[in-house]
Amino acid sequence: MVIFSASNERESRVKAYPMDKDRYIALGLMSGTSLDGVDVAIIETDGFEIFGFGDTAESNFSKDDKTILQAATQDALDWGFAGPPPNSFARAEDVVDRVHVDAIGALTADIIGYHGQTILHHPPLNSQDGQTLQLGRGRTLADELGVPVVYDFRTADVSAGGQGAPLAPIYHEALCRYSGLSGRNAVLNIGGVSNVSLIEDGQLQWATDCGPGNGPLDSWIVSNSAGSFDRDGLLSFEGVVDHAMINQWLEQSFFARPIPRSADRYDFDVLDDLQGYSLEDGAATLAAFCAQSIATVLEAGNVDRVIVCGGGRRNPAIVTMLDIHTDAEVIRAEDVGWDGDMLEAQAFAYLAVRSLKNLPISFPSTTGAPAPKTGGRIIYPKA
Ligand SMILES: Nc1ncnc2c1ncn2[C@@H]1O[C@H](COP(=O)(O)OP(=O)(O)OP(=O)(O)O)[C@@H](O)[C@H]1O
Ligand SMILES: CC(=O)N[C@H]1[C@@H]2OC[C@@H](O2)[C@@H](O)[C@@H]1O[C@H](C)C(=O)O
Repeated sequence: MVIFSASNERESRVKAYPMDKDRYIALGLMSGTSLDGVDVAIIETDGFEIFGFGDTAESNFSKDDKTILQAATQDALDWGFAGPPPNSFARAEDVVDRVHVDAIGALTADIIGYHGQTILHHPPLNSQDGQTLQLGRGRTLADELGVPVVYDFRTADVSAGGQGAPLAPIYHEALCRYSGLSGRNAVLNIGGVSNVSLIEDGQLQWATDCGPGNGPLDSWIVSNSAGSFDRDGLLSFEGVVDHAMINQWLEQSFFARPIPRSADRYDFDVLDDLQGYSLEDGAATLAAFCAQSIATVLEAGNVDRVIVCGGGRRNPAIVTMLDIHTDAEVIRAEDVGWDGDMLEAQAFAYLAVRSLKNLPISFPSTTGAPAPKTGGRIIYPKA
């Protein structure tokens, strides 16, 4: 959303900041598609290896902030990248910037990776160019915090014909190496959308978005005025899964697209099909839709172990269903010593350093980009 000349900024300020350090203290920011809030994580890295983990923080969107972001998201879906952007984006971007600054508080670092809030994501499809939009002004954060900021991580990949997501896989590879994990490991994130990276003996093989994460289930719970998500999977456990309905949903064109593919949070618009279902049966069917769509991708990977990260790992109904549908061992991030809530924020800290060093952040095997590509724009604080 932010339009400025990154190259001029870079040239004028590049000398004032440490560009050639062996190791960087990098702070990553993630505000995911579930619109629940902002995660902050600090890591030490050279853009290849992880040397350690620092402080973390989080900040939830207030009810009013969430209303503004949801309105902008709805406007984005109606807009579809056609014509001038809706007016609501500017106000939503103010919210995104402010909540990120608040979440960081007194934390500081050499470099910040600011993912921003994905408001609309159209990967390239049927020879149509892709477009993706993350709200968040790198300039605001850089000036307010006095630290160089890398932002707009996805545009370069999409412009090159890639899916624009997932970008975390190269970080997943570094993390598996850091933890000395051998064998065929699937690092699975279950957020609003689910995505997986296959890492064999510390080497990234391929990655993709799998399909729906918690997104449709969250929407179902909200539309039934039963809260904002199915806490601890209690409703999903109570219901009966409609397998015929899931098979029908799995016929959607998204699942026929080749891997790697990426999705928008609102691509799985299936709630109309659940009219007349009880709250519990709808929840069970949506939890199983998430688990089965993941299991289908995992089948292609001949995986030894699935390491589940993201908020969905807290839904035991989804994790149990996944366990049933896959032959691999299913464990949670914490079982290998990782912070399952902070992985994505850590990833954008890592990617910021890679971007600073002009290293690739996306690959043919992760986003379908024609060649390994760097990405992200760097902006320096005004003196
Ligand atoms: N205790 C819990 N029980 C069940 N589900 C939970 C629990 N805690 C979190 N969740 C689920 O996790 C979701 C948030 O997950 P997360 O923060 O990983 O998503 P995100 O980062 O916003 O999404 P994405 O990864 O797609 O960008 C919530 O919306 C909810 O569905
Ligand atoms: C367009 C976009 O923001 N996609 C997110 C979303 O949330 C999960 C999944 O869909 C993933 O592809 C991506 O985020 C993670 C951090 C990624 O790029 O790896």
